Amino acid sequence: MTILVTGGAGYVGAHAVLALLDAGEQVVVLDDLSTGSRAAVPDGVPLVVGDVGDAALVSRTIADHRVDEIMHFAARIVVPESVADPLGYYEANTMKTRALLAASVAAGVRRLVFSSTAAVYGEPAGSTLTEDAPLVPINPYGRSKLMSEWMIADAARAHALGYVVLRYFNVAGADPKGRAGQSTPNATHLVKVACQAALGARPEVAIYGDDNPTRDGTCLRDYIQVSDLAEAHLSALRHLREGGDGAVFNCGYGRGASVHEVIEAVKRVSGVDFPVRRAERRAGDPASLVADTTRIRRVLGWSPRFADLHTIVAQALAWERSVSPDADGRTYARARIAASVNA
Ligand SMILES: NC(=O)c1ccc[n+]([C@@H]2O[C@H](COP(=O)([O-])OP(=O)(O)OC[C@H]3O[C@@H](n4cnc5c(N)ncnc54)[C@H](O)[C@@H]3O)[C@@H](O)[C@H]2O)c1
Ligand SMILES: O=c1ccn([C@@H]2O[C@H](COP(=O)(O)OP(=O)(O)O[C@H]3O[C@H](CO)[C@H](O)[C@H](O)[C@H]3O)[C@@H](O)[C@H]2O)c(=O)[nH]1
Repeated sequence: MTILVTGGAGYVGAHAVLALLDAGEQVVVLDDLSTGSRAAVPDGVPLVVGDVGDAALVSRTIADHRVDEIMHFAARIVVPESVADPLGYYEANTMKTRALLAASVAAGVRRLVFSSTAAVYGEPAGSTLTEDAPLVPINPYGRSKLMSEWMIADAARAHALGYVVLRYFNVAGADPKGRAGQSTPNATHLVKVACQAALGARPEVAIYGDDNPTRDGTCLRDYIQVSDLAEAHLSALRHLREGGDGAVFNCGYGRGASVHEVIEAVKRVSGVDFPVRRAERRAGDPASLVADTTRIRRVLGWSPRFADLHTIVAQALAWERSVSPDADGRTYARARIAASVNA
């Protein structure tokens, strides 16, 4: 049995690949390297460089590697970019997921785990969100993912395809062994941006809006550590292998941190008081997104190991130090992923 990991050269996908290897699974990665990097794929793992929307390539990859399970991470993921380029997002996320599904169903793939997002909930009214909360995304990114969820559920009903949809809240942190982290070029994610500011790789952090209806006016997000999230994927696969029903699960910790609180955590952990400035609200940003995690804990038996903001920030900082140039412009040598995979 081989698991095809689309987007396995990206941030979350690379951590899932490590978790799968750690669990003794066989993996093949399909990635177009648009935001991912070849270096994120451990030595020994086959990397097919190409587009997940290329049905012929997907069919060939499934046949060549005897794939019968897929984890589908490949996507475009930046909310404001989706507001500026909605058709690009529907193509990248919705149409290409359809192409992947068609090739998978035709080849008899048995199980699919799909990366969805809290952005499908839109601008929620309540405090925490169960999976049954209304699905009213407020940006094209969320809509492109929600349509994919619907296609997957419909295709699963019509064909012998088991599926789990994981709705991630905000992913952050890095592999605790230092084997992987967030390397996306021009990353826009708050934890990474703040860590880069702490290390002098950015001059400042802009806070996008401090007049939201939250405890300090800045947006609340439920930050989930990336290896905990990778473990949720393994739990989802086990659930399907044991005959579990198709299902949707929130992935978060059930508590929100504000933008101010994240910045304070990065300052405290790094010991650097970097400049922070107030900026306009960002298009498509909901004020608060916090998960109710009852279902994933109950049905998948998932329990997190790194549910502490300071731990997450410390991991993100350690990773950032390992990939950022130092004050003299030199780049710290990063331990070879392959070496640590086998450590
Ligand atoms: N990072 C988060 O906070 C977050 C939150 C919710 C959901 N997600 C979802 O998680 C998944 C992974 O996100 P990430 O943070 O690792 O992003 P990422 O940009 O680091 O990874 C995406 C990977 O997919 C590849 N890719 C993109 N389009 C492709 C295509 N057409 N064909 C083949 N490969 C392609 C990229 O090269 C990259 O390696 C996405 O589906 C995203 O929507 C992420
Ligand atoms: O420099 C920055 C970066 C972010 N923020 C704020 O910090 C919060 C988190 O922003 P991120 O860019 O880190 O993440 P988003 O919440 O916009 O989106 C992320 O989480 C979503 C789910 O919650 C989606 O899935 C999406 O793919 C993923 O990028 C937002 O309120 C944003 O306005 C800032 O104030 N300054």
